[in-house]
Amino acid sequence: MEERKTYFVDVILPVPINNAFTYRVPFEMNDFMKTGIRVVVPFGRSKLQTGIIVKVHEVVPEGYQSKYVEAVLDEFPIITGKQFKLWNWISEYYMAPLGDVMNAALPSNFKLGSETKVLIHPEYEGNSEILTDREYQVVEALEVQSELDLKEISDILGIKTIQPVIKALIEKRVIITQEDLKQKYAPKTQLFVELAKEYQSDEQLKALIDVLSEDKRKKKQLDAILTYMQMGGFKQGISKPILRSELVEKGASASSFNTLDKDGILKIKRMEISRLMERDEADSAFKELSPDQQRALDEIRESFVEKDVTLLHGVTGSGKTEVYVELIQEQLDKGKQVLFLLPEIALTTQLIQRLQKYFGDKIGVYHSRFNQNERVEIWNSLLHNDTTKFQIVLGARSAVFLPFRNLGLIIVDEEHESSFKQYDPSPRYNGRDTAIVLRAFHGAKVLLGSATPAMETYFNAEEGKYGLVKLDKRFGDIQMPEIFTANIKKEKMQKTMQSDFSGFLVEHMKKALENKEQIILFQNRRGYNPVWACEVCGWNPNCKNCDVSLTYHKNSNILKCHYCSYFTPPVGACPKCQSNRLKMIGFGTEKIEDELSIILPGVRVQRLDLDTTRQKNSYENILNDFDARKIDILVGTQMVTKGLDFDNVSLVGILDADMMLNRPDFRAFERSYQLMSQVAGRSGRKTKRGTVVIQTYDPDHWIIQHVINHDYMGFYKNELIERKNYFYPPFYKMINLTLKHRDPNKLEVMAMDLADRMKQAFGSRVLGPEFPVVKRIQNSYLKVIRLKVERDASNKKVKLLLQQKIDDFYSVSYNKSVRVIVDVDPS
Ligand SMILES: Nc1ncnc2c1ncn2[C@@H]1O[C@H](COP(=O)(O)OP(=O)(O)OP(=O)(O)O)[C@@H](O)[C@H]1O
Ligand SMILES: [Zn+2]
Repeated sequence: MEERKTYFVDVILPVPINNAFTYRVPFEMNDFMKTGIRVVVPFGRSKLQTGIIVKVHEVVPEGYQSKYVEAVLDEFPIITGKQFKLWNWISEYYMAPLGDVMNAALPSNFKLGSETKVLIHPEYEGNSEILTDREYQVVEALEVQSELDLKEISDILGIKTIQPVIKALIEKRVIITQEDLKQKYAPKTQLFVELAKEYQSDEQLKALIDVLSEDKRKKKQLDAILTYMQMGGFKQGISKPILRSELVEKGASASSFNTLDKDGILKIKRMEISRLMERDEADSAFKELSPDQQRALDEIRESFVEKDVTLLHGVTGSGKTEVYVELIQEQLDKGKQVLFLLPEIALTTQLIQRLQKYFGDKIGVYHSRFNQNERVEIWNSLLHNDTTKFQIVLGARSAVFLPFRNLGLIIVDEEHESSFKQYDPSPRYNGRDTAIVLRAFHGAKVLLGSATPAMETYFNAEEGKYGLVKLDKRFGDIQMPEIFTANIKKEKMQKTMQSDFSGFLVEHMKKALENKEQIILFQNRRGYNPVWACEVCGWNPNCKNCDVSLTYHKNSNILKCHYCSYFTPPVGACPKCQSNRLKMIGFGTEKIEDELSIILPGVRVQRLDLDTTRQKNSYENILNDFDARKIDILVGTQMVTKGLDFDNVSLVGILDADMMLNRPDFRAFERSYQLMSQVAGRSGRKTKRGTVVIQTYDPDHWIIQHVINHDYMGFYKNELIERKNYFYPPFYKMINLTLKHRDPNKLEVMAMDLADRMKQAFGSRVLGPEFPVVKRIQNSYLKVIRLKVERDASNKKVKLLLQQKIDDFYSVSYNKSVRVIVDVDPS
């Protein structure tokens, strides 16, 4: 008999440790070991973990007895070499453990661990013939106990390697992980009503109505049909599904639809809820590009001959999306894959629906909040290069982790958005910048799009590193909105303020409402009044866990911390001086909503902020209602600034520009310029020129002046000088180290120690330690050390050196209790 070899595998596990772990391969698994496949291994005390093999070898580990691989989950690799290269790059560049990267990269269904709990899938119909004996045993147990973790299942089956059973059950949609169930099983569909085929002509419909009108008992049904028609269900020979709930709202009886369905007159059908999509179903054909868009498209193609990355700097409403659409189609024709990155999936439904309209099933939407099965489906389809499906992936930053085979183009829309950067948990990577690295592995091209590009991006374009293409005009030659300032200081003196509204803004709101136009108001604060303060002694209520003031929420009548979950009822008197003169400073979205009902009685106001969009679909529903003109004024936080495209918005109000400008952050001016220009850009997009009112104490502020003049270049040039003078990006690269400890005194000592070590290596490029703006969060004190290095310094060297200093620091036992969070390229 042939001698059997002893193999070992190096496995990475989803734990925050940089090294791979070595396991011994049982002989019977020798033939199955490959890099890129998943194995189940023991980790820690009696725990099983799923890991990925990164190396198969025969080197016996020294100094310890390695444990055995317990089970093999895959026949073929689930990650590609290119993906692994990207993981390594992220791990090095962002100084994150490889296990963290793996954790971020894999859909959670790929990472069954000891904590995973499973349940019966809500759609499982009980067809047990598809089950093996072992699978059946699990299902039986779940019928009794409803929820099991992997250890329990292992006990029931009497075997250790249960993952393959679980995996098969998940794939057969018999069971579901608890995490999946929690997030994803809100119904995505609703009941719609549509005219049956036989009645879809004017004559037949008329005949039907005649028949129904003659029979008194059919009155309800007649009404239902008439309501359906009133709501545009049948127009010019074309029928269209209408939400049943809306028909009922309009007075049609719900039961009559069932009768009509039975009689074959109307059809009730369950469909995805997306009224926006249906809105222009009729024009799902590609739009013809304007000459300006065509020129931009040609220039982008030309630019791609020489440059791998090109910036499309197109003003708000210039029609960048249509240009993207052409570029995507071009790649599809070549059989290539396209990755379309968006800052936040949840906030970009409008854009997603537009693209889905064009590309239908070829688009997969990949997002951590989506159904895990769908994510795995997209993953596998890409992995196997199945071009009939998901040739285009729309996703937030985590979509860079997908197993692309044949990537031709990456589009990063709204590339300036800070939400492309992940902060928690590690890896703290930037999706845009990672996409540019991913590009290189595939020889693909990257198009960055924005009306207000990030400083770094524009700088790269100016330097010739990126190509640059501009769209200076709005589509349809609509002028950019006219922007005015409302001088709060003056109005306060003249007593023309109505609470938080300037007389100037109120006038404009009245005019817009008279014209039946809609309004968007932007205030970057939720809640009612951000701060309460005692007028006598200045006391204000703080969070007991964090170093911040509590925000008053009127609806729920509580004071709430926006950093942790702490809340408390409001106080009647100042606990410090017992005065009852507590006044409120500042204002949030909730208060604005309240005040509007007093200033403009009868006006229909809706808030769009974290508090009103917690529920599934509430964001979409609010936008749908606004689109259907059921809302006159939409009041929101920065959620209202992101890419919204409504025809009837003629006025945008920015309620407190100063708050944005005064933030203690080197990006405060950049962010202010971007936010104000973006929200201003929602006004007057389609038919006539829009208006914007910015309320401020400081109308002459240079940022506001550049916003008014739509002068991105002016802003950019000026800001660039500041950045250069103060050693900030794009001239310097930054790395922030945040130290966290419960004991402020120990923290002080430790932070000094780390800073000193860093100074030995980097000299005056090290700043701090200092307290951040919020110096205590959830009972931990924070200190920040900043490192600024010249942008041409070697990334690798800097990080190696820094890592070495951190390791040295941790080798001192006194320091072991502190957490050091490294944030490369903080946003
Ligand atoms: N070629 C075209 N034909 C018809 N309509 C167009 C065309 N190009 C753009 N539009 C319309 O103009 C509006 C603005 O386009 P789009 O939303 O793509 O602008 P944008 O550049 O992405 O703006 P923003 O940066 O503000 O999001 C949209 O309603 C779009 O449907
Ligand atoms: Zn708190």
